[in-house]
Amino acid sequence: MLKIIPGWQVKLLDANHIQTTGISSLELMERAAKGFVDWWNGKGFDHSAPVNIFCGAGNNGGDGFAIARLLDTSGFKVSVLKCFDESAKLSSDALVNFKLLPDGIRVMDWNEFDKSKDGIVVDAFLGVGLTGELRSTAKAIIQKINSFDGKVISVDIPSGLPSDDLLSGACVRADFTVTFAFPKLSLLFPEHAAVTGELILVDIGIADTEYDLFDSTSYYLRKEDVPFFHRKFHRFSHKGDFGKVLIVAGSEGKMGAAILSCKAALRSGSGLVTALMPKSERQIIQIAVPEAMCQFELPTDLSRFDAIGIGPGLGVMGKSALLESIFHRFKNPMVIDADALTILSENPDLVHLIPKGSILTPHLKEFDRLLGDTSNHLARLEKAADFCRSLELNLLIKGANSVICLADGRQVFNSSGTPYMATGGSGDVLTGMLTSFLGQGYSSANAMFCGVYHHGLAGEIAGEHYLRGTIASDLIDAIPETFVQLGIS
Ligand SMILES: NC(=O)C1=CN([C@@H]2O[C@H](COP(=O)(O)OP(=O)(O)OC[C@H]3O[C@@H](n4cnc5c(N)ncnc54)[C@H](OP(=O)(O)O)[C@@H]3O)[C@@H](O)[C@H]2O)[C@H](O)CC1
Ligand SMILES: [K+]
Repeated sequence: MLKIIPGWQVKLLDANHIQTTGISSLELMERAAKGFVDWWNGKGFDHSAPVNIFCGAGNNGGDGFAIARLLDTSGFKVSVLKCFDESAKLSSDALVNFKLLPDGIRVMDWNEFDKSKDGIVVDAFLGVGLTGELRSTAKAIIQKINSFDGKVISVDIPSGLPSDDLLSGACVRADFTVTFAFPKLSLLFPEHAAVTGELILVDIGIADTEYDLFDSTSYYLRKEDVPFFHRKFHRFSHKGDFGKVLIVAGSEGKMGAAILSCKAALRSGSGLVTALMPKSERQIIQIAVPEAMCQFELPTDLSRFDAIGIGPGLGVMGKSALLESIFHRFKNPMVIDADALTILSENPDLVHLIPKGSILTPHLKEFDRLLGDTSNHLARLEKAADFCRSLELNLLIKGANSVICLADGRQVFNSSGTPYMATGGSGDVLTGMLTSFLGQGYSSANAMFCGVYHHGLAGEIAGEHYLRGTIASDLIDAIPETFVQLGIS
């Protein structure tokens, strides 16, 4: 997993990389620019669209000059808009790249930009070197960029956004942010989604181990990380090895939630799935998921189950005693979601009975109901860290870039997923997947890494076909393909 370090430490990360590998800082800037242009070329932007690149005087601007040169070579009609005056001192690498601009590129002052023209704007004005409050000219430049109706692509970070803090002033509103080496923490906050746009991470050749020098509890979970968290099964493995799970879900009118969880658990590899549900509803589930067994009373001995998932469609009224009995009878980590979370917020004493290592999966509203109102994501993450450490529990804060908050203090931001997943039942699918991995003998942390990443990837696969018509059942159908794409047998 990739460590997320504060923006001000990027300089130290670079210096260390330069010292250990012997490459120059200019080469590192060139790699960043090449990575940006590779992504650009993959997008297939129209060559006739003029490209206007706003460049600051620091290394973010330096990236912009190098990008301008490379896009010019690729045949784009590029203009550079200088966001500094004649007296400004450019960073040494920015100066080199400024001087390397080919003659064909028109260089203008930022206020000469004609916002009514078509094309694409590239924002290479301010990067992680922003300090303190924006100066007035910077605000005017940002306003100018934001007055443009076309596509805006930010280099490393939207100009004006602090790398590790909440936005308080003006900021470029990007459609895409192409960030280098690691995602800056603030790019992952839900309140910044509107300024970050789609997030793209470009590898500039800094190895994960080079982050070991830095203390941080924040991480980013990428596709290449996930296979390492999977268990390996051998050819003599039998259904018992793949876990027996109990899904406690569903009530009259809400059996769909139970069906989605059970199916998702089966599709994620569970050997045996039992649903605990009201007897009156049995026909629905037995027809919809013939592979699942049904139970209508809570068994006294729960030790025959490897994992339990509770909550989807369960209902709240009169269910707190059921939750309490399960907490008393089951001593292994379990997954707690949806109505079970509501029951916990209404009966806070029950929280102390939850088996250690369990996984709670609130979305933002459920989080606030359970842990108290939070005004922003930073405050939420801090609250989550205290909760997880003190109770030895794990929390998944669901949303874009869901955060896996572990009892050991790590907070891991997921990279898979698509906005098309914001559809009823998506969380029920996730509960089934997490319960399945727990039941297959994964540690709580590994079950979360795999469950959350596969769930997002299933959303991406389904979303490619169905776009905004994606429904939760499509995610389940896509689960097998996630194993194929990750090379998990
Ligand atoms: N490893 C990597 O990720 C690499 C990233 N690269 C790029 O480098 C930038 C960081 O570059 P840096 O030179 O450190 O800083 P910036 O360019 O982001 O910002 C410096 C300029 O910003 C001006 N500034 C600072 N604060 C303010 C403010 N409050 N209001 C207005 N202007 C401000 C500052 O002006 P000064 O007058 O204060 O000097 C500078 O002009 C990173 O984001 C990446 O894009 C490398 O290219 C490769 C490695
Ligand atoms: K920028």
